[in-house]
Amino acid sequence: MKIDGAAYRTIWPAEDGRSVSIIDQTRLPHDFAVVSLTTLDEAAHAIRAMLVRGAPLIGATAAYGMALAMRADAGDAALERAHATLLATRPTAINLRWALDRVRAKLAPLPPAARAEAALIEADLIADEDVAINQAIGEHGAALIRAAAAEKGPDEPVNVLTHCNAGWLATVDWGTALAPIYVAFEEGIRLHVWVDETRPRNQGASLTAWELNHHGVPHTVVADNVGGHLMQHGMVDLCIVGTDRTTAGGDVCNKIGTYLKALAAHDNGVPFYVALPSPTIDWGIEDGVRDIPIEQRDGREVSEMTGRTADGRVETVRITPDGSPVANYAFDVTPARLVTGLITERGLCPASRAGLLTLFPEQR
Ligand SMILES: CSC[C@@H](O)[C@@H](O)C(=O)COP(=O)(O)O
Repeated sequence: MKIDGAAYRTIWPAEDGRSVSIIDQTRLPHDFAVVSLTTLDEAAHAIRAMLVRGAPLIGATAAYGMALAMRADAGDAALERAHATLLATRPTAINLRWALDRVRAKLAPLPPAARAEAALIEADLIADEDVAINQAIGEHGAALIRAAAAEKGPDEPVNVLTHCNAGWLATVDWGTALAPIYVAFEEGIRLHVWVDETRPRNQGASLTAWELNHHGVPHTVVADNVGGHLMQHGMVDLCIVGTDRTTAGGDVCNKIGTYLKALAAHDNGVPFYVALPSPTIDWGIEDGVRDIPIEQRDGREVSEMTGRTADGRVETVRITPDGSPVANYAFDVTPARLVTGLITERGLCPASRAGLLTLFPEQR
């Protein structure tokens, strides 16, 4: 992704491996700030406080966090402590555990003196693989947009609705749900994206809109509850969202509100697709509603809002009455029966165990 002409990934290590740079996503869209992480605790904080977020980027950051930890202490106890500290940062995205387990498995058999370098190599591999996976998701998913465009008049755009941010900022590069949009846009297909604001943290309004703006993709930000109305009036051709954890049975956990969009899509005959890299599949569970842990975050994310004032200051204001309790469920689960199809790096498949196994037969 290019920002003002310069190519960026969302995370990159310094050449000497002593630090890792990230874009502080809590400051977007008002401020583009690069932050340097040098310790395990800084990496854990970046994930917990959502300076970085999005399932694939959480995984990549955790892998680099292991590498930073090994520079300070590469003993067996430190290896376990780094794994546990990073794993405790956010509970829902399975990419976090996947990346941590992968790095730990690589390091455990090595002598401590070799671990820091090996961890950095593994983190770089995870980051590079994420970019390749997302590019492939983009190619496979673009076929859906191409097919929708073929049904349209020459000047009619394909209208895609997306929720939260499953774009470049949620991954190392490209995005998952937004990758097909970028590929189709580069091909010259006319399209327009409905961007759900995605309360309470507004990843749609703040991050997806910022990304699409920088890329020149036509889009409109709508309040979270508008999608059903748009679908009733034929204004959405397809929905594409991301996911933090998809079960072996095809249930999909994603940002809170995704389930309601899937219900509205089902009721209105609008195709509802989920884009996912294979590290987001939790092969160990089948029933997402029962078994996926749903993160509950600080209530102030609901009772307060942050934005830029007319004179350019970024301020936080309270929007609920003093004393009103709030609840902040960060994710929900969309049952497989509401999902038209999954878009993976190996192609499209039905949201079911049988469907996933056609693409990933090694999981049988
Ligand atoms: C490719 S990212 C997929 C998901 O991680 C994304 O849709 C999402 O819900 C992100 O949630 P967040 O709480 O911002 O980390």
